[in-house]
Amino acid sequence: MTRRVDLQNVDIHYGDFHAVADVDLTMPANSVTALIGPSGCGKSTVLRSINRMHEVIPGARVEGSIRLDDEDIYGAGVDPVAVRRTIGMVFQRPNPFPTMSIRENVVAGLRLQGMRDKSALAEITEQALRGANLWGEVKDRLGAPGGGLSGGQQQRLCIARAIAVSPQVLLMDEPCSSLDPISTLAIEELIDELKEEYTVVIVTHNMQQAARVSDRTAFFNLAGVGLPGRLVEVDDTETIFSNPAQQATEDYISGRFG
Ligand SMILES: Nc1ncnc2c1ncn2[C@@H]1O[C@H](COP(=O)(O)OP(=O)(O)OP(=O)(O)O)[C@@H](O)[C@H]1O
Repeated sequence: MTRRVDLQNVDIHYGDFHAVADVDLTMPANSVTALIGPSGCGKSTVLRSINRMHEVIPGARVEGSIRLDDEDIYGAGVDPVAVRRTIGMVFQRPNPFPTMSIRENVVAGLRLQGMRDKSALAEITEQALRGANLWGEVKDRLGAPGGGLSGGQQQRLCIARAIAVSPQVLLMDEPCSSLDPISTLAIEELIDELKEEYTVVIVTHNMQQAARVSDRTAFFNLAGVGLPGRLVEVDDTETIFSNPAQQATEDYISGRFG
């Protein structure tokens, strides 16, 4: 099941610093939404707020409402660990557990949840690796360490690990920034397939990548140093790249700043 993600009046602070102001943004189910904008405008901050990852940063706090369909993920009694299971995340640098086997990397989350059934774990391992387009490359060496894979394979392993726990939303923070062009292409093709099953939100600095992989694009900007980042506009990716409503968006996508 995929879910729509809705941010309303979202403000995010790190201690006294107001990092992001007043974001209203809907990310439809079964689609890819790209978050773009210059460095420091708050893209990663917004992304992390969607699965409460910012809560591991002391002093970080979110105001406003973030909903998965109609469920308030910040509601009283909602367990942040359960939120992160439903809303998975893939980071900038591939971060498999390096000495753990490929197989154990994929099922690490399920093991934490207490799953012990060997045949179920084997089945999920295969499904997740197939889902991440990695199965063919690793099926004969599932017992080898995850750290022995190439960077692009490691990132797909991390995607397999993220989808093994059956999330509904996948957050990706510049997932290709440390990868070569061929691995990048493999991940981009994968993102296109992933949206059939998940709602995908991706932060990227690469305009061509945003144009290639996303259905919707949200442009964030900073009005000045020390001021909070704000959402300037969000629309279909084609519109943002061909006919944006705001001059700042046009300047950014055409490379005039940022
Ligand atoms: N852990 C933190 N503690 C304090 N301030 C932070 C923290 N993380 C981010 N910030 C600040 O919040 C603002 C937004 O940062 P964020 O990383 O979300 O921007 P970004 O748009 O993702 O940038 P980049 O494109 O460079 O990754 C910046 O001013 C940054 O310095």
